[in-house]
Amino acid sequence: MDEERTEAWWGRRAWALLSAVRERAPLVQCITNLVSMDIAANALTAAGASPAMLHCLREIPDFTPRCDAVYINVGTLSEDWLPSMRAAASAGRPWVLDPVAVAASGFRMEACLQLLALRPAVVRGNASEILALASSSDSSSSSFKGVDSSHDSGEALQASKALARSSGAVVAVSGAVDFITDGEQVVSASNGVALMQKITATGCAVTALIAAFVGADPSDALAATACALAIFGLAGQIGMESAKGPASLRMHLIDALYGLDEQTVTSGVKIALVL
Ligand SMILES: Nc1ncnc2c1ncn2[C@@H]1O[C@H](COP(=O)(O)OP(=O)(O)OP(=O)(O)O)[C@@H](O)[C@H]1O
Ligand SMILES: Cc1ncsc1CCO
Ligand SMILES: [Mg+2]
Repeated sequence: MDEERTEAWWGRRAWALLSAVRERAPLVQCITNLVSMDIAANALTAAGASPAMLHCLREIPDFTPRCDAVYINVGTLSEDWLPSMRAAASAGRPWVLDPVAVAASGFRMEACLQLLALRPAVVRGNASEILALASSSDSSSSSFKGVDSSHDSGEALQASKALARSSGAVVAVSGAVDFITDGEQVVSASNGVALMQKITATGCAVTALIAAFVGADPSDALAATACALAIFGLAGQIGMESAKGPASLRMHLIDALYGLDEQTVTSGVKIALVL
């Protein structure tokens, strides 16, 4: 019978996964948007992973098979980059998709649906993105507002379960409470502070961190995803103690991620099973 997954169990699991990232320094290839490259690479490095922002199609056959995980983010999608994204997703490594602003255009929706067919281990988006992807809606969606969410994460809970079932991926929807599901189980991660939404590409950075956690332990993508989201949120909470606004929160969050210790993680991570 399964061990009971209490909040204390999740705290220990999160510390074990962060420790694995620090020890193994998983190599994470990131084909991510131009806005997020810096914060994603810095978040990965602070957590102990090894980021590589390579997106040239000709390098993928040599490089991608040697990676522990791949992170693909369509935030600044272009026709030039899409073949690289498809090739990297097909290289046989566990990979994670961030469908930024998926409803922005038919081209972007089609690209995300093609990528989804290449079996990501995890899809992480905000509520509006997960709702749009689950219903494969297009740019005529009335509530669409670009890269930011106009929905609460709870509104996308059923959509995330449906998307997980149809795609076979673990689906995470971020927000005040993050929900993570494999289509059957749902867990919530309640760390984080609202000001994280005022730093551009924090969502992109946490998806990169999810890829690092999956790369460190590919055996349980649901646990890796929940723990990465909770740890990133916890770093935000600690960073908030010294921050004066979004710019200094960005700096203090990265410092906090770098400095997390066992006691802080095991007592600070707020993950629970949603019944
Ligand atoms: N109201 C909130 N309270 C606490 N944490 C939050 C809140 N909103 C977002 N977060 C946290 O901020 C991080 C980014 O989530 P968000 O949903 O803003 O991503 P996003 O919209 O994809 O961001 P971006 O597109 O700018 O990268 C996550 O770790 C999430 O848990
Ligand atoms: C602002 C922005 N535009 C495209 S990607 C991105 C980063 C946040 O998703
Ligand atoms: Mg996003």
